Amino acid sequence: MMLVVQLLKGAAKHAGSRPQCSVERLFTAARGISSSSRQSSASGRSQCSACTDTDLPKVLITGGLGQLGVGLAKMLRRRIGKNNVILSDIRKPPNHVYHNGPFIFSDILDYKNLREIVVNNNISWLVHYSAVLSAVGENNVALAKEVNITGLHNILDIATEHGLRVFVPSTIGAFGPSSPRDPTPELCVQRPRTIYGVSKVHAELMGEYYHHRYGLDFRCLRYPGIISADSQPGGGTTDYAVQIFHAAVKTGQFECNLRGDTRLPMMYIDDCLRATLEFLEAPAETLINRTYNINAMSFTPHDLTQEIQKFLPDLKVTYNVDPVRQAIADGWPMALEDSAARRDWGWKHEYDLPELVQTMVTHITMGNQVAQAY
Ligand SMILES: NC(=O)c1ccc[n+]([C@@H]2O[C@H](COP(=O)([O-])OP(=O)(O)OC[C@H]3O[C@@H](n4cnc5c(N)ncnc54)[C@H](O)[C@@H]3O)[C@@H](O)[C@H]2O)c1
Ligand SMILES: C[C@@H](O)[C@H](N)C(=O)O
Repeated sequence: MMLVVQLLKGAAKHAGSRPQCSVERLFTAARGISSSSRQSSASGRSQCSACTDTDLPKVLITGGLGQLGVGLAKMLRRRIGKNNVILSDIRKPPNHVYHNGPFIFSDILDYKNLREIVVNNNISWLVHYSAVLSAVGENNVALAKEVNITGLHNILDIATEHGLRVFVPSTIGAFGPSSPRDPTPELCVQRPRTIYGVSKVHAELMGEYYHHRYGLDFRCLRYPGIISADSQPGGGTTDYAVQIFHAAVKTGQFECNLRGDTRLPMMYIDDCLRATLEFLEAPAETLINRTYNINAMSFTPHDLTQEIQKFLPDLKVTYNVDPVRQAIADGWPMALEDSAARRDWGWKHEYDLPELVQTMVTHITMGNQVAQAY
């Protein structure tokens, strides 16, 4: 109980230390949709006095049941209305997702079905989250090729055919051992050694090619490893940095599959989703590039363990290195150089390691206490 009180006090202090919460910042920083016609309300809901529902984008999120999609849908729905954001995936959604807004089946490998969804729902923005991540991809190269490359071709063709704005995330995994690692610049050698990385470099290049050749409004951010409390990672190399929090709160023991000194770029999910929305709303003329690095913090498993132990001193971490994941991580950036995003569309992260750990431990501890009460 003492821990919870301490955490809540800290979380409140952190919230107070920030000038505005991320949602509030979104409204004041509103780009793309005229700020003069928008007003923010205390509830954080967007209100558009001058525009009707037809002025707002209609968004389709593919691969929406992964680590990031549900959170993005929630944020977008607050901004543009529940029915203007359609989540899709090939899996059955949990009840709370099914009942919280439009959800449909969509397999990105089925071009005809994708076209039907875009046409029938008058889609104007497409957020393409479907992917096979780095570790799973190395175990199933054929699947990763199909989903990450053939699937992407379908998305770019549909978006071009229907004049959509399309967001495709790239990743630190789009770099490899011959890229400069600390920090990794926006433009440098990209020779990744995973099918995931190769497919993401392909996505960056194809999207930029379609932009220059056909005028496609292609937008791409290279995300670091993303850390979230209420959604699970989908089989990547950075997964340990989410799993350690759950283990720390539940059992106090964690077996880490990367070496303790493996430094990687990471970001709290709220920063990642806010970056995505701000970038999607940025007026096209401010975007000098179509692919940007975004950075927040970098840490090793040792650093993360020490920071968590400030709240949960009994946490014990052992190491059982997975050679596949370790080889991947050893070729990835330690930090991304992101000054272009900061300059062109105002990117600014809010969470560094101390705030991340406090927020994650608070969410997971509170979540467990609520679960135990029922
Ligand atoms: N989570 C991270 O740390 C991170 C970091 C960098 C980039 N990214 C990128 O962000 C995007 C979202 O990541 P995530 O962590 O939510 O991924 P995830 O692995 O958790 O989810 C991917 C989703 O894609 C779906 N999918 C698979 N095959 C599909 C198909 N044929 N048709 C439609 N959907 C299909 C899966 O069912 C799954 O729900 C991905 O493109 C990923 O590469 C994520
Ligand atoms: C970094 C990112 O792309 C993903 N979390 C992975 O590890 O594969």
